[in-house]
Amino acid sequence: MYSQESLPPPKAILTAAASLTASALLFQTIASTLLPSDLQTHLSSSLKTLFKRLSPHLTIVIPDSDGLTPNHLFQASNLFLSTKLSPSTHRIKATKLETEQTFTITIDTNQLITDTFQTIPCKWILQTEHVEVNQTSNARSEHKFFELTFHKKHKETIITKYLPYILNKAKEIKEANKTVKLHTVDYNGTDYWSSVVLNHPATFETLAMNEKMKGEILEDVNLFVRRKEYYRRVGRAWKRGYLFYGPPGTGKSSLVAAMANYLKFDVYDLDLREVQCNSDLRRLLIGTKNRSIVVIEDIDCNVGVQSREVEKEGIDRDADSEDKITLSGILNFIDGLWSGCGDERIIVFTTNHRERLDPALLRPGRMDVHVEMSYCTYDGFKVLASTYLQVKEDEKLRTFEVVKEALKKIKVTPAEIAGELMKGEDVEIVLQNLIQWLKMKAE
Ligand SMILES: Nc1ncnc2c1ncn2[C@@H]1O[C@H](COP(=O)(O)OP(=O)(O)OP(=O)(O)O)[C@@H](O)[C@H]1O
Ligand SMILES: [Mg+2]
Repeated sequence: MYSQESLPPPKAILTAAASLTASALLFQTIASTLLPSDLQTHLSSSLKTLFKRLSPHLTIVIPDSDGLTPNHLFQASNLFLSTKLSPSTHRIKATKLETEQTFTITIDTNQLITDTFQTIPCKWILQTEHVEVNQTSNARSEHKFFELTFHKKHKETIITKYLPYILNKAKEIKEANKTVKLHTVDYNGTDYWSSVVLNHPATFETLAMNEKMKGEILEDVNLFVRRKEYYRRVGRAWKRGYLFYGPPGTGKSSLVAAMANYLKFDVYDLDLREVQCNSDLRRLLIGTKNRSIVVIEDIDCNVGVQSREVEKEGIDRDADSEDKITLSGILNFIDGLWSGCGDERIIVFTTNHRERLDPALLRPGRMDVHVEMSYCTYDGFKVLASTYLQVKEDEKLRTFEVVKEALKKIKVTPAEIAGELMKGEDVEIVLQNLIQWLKMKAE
């Protein structure tokens, strides 16, 4: 170590450096003229090895695949590094799939990215390597890999903490960018399903329903998604069943959409009228992905779904009824088969007539949560008025009072109120018309 005083004067350093550079150049010139090229290559590679041995750094290579299967860590790193771009980044790459709504920005090859993990400086660089795969056709394929370089002494931390941290971050980023899809039964599609982007605008904020119940549902889904370990420990499938019941137009389907938008879970709309037999049902349910909501709407009116009592009595049992879709078939599937092959699954049944359902379905444990969607209450009206007219209670206190009184006396659905609120743009006129309409309903 030099102390400040003992440092040689700057001019001396410059002179020394200049003469060193000159000697190196001279050595290089002599070497390239006097030594045969083989020996030169050998020397230079030996020098590289020597430097590598002396270097305090360690580099982890993260290839894009292990030959056949894509390397999950590579994809995660790619996603993770896209959040680490800085003003010093010069090249980035933009891609977009036709089915996605947003661009994906990632780093380009040879672009150095720096990151700091728990004060450890880390350098990332994406490299490409051309490999000849077929010598006769001269076809070339390209391998990509990341090089992650850091000080050797942090090897443990990087491997046991940093890499898992990257995997986690990437998962979060993926979730945040995910477009929620709606899958419908399509026997020609892959997995029997075809999908479109779910464009349902419903959210928990815009949902007109009992506020306390809304809070409980939110709490329930949050607890459910947090409890992976818990479900594993108690040996239960990580799934949750909801039954939404209530008259038409009270928001059952909207609640499903709100849940999907909130959790970023895809929705599989399982229309039982499209399902001929239990083996179709099985195949359809196996075709659904993790982190999804399977919805069976109007469970009471779906053809073929009949109470167990009818089955037991043997009514309607013809030769091929063995393979007909039955409520028990669905229940068995949910209980058994699904348990083995799914994580984070939500199943929702909706019905207008809870009383018509098979008691076996209502038994505790089958459907974990029962939610009654009811006619529009005053609280519900306030939500709708805020969504559709952007008007709050204190701005139109008197008019709101009249609506409040009217809603105590008559049963109207949120869908009907929403319909009335959409009929014009002038808030005052719309509200007056609504009051007229409510009066007319009361008569
Ligand atoms: N609770 C609600 N909050 C906000 N909007 C609602 C609510 N209920 C109904 N709506 C509005 O009415 C439309 C129809 O409601 P939705 O399809 O959710 O009713 P549903 O209960 O599923 O009816 P059905 O029993 O006929 O399937 C929704 O698109 C939404 O605009
Ligand atoms: Mg519905």
